[in-house]
Amino acid sequence: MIEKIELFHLHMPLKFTFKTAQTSLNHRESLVIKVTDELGNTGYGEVVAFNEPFYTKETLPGTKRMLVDCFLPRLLRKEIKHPFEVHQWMDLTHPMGTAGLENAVLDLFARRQRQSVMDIVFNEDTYDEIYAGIVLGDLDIQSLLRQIKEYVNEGYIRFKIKIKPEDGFEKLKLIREKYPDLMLLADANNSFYAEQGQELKNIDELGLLCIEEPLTAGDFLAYQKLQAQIKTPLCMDESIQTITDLRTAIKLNACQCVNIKVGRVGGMYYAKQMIDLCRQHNILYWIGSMVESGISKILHVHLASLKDNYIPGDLSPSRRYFPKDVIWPEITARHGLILVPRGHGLGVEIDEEVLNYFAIDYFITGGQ
Ligand SMILES: O=C(O)CCC(=O)C1=CC=C[C@@H](O)[C@@H]1C(=O)O
Ligand SMILES: [Mg+2]
Repeated sequence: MIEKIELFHLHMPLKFTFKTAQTSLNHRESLVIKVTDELGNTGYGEVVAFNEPFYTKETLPGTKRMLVDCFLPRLLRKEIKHPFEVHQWMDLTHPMGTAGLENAVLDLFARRQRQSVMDIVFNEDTYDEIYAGIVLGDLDIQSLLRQIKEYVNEGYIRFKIKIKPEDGFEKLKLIREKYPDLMLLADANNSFYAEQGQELKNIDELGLLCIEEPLTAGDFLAYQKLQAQIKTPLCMDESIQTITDLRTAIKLNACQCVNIKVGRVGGMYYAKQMIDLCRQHNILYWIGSMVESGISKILHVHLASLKDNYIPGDLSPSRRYFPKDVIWPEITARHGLILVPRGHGLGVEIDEEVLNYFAIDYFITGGQ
């Protein structure tokens, strides 16, 4: 029985400005949900919506309202037999809100069962460690080359570069000339128009692992046309928010791979369904991330330990992003590898001192 639900509104300074074709971030706000049962067991989940709707239409203020007014009261004093029951009470109007709540209940449930979240959701063989992947924002070429050199020296093997139509090809070409064998991909965050196909055909010659979201999100016919003309796999991120989106993309051959993010798709329940669908249709899948705290990121580390993942995910150490993380141990990498935690629930502990330190607002329901 869920006896108490708390919500922490976090404001975490970023160690660098994260610039994409759509926005520029220098801090990260998110909502951490903590659920407590009648025995005092706890579970945590993170709502990773952004303040502004530059990525998907969901926003943090809107989702916070929805959680406080609607979703959290619905969950209080519910007897939970399985964490995925939460999807019966919550629709997907606010997928990142649903995901945060589901993730908290899943963590609680797994801890009660003395199992890992992955045992509950997948129950299959996974890797003990995964390759990290570095995401670099839309920086000038000198900064990109300098950072790639530093990270390559530290043992990182996979790089995703944020691009825009004006200079994306030139930057990628220079990187490719210096690093012919690097695992390289590009994310355009919907910044190309279909008429800029020639630019994308030029990028097609650079041997990238995939091109993520070049065109308008959800324009499946435009993706279908482009995918038929290039050999590099097109990867969908923003375009796929529901299972129906994924089914449509598969039916139309609109992409060859999918970036799975727990928040965007509405939780682990839907992430699993999408991965199953990808497996059935030979669509490549890999694991993204959301410049988020360790609470959500560690779930992505778990997903990236699935053995048929296409490429290393957007997963790198906590300290690359934040002065400190709310999980313990933090996410770290050695020689470009991240250890997958094997404990119960998320497999990591939550440092409440750090949580309170970054909290700018707090809400509680139940617990009396
Ligand atoms: O967490 C990371 O380093 C990956 C971040 C990343 O690429 C993204 C985070 C948030 C919003 C998006 O622009 C985005 C993406 O499109 O994949
Ligand atoms: Mg993306």
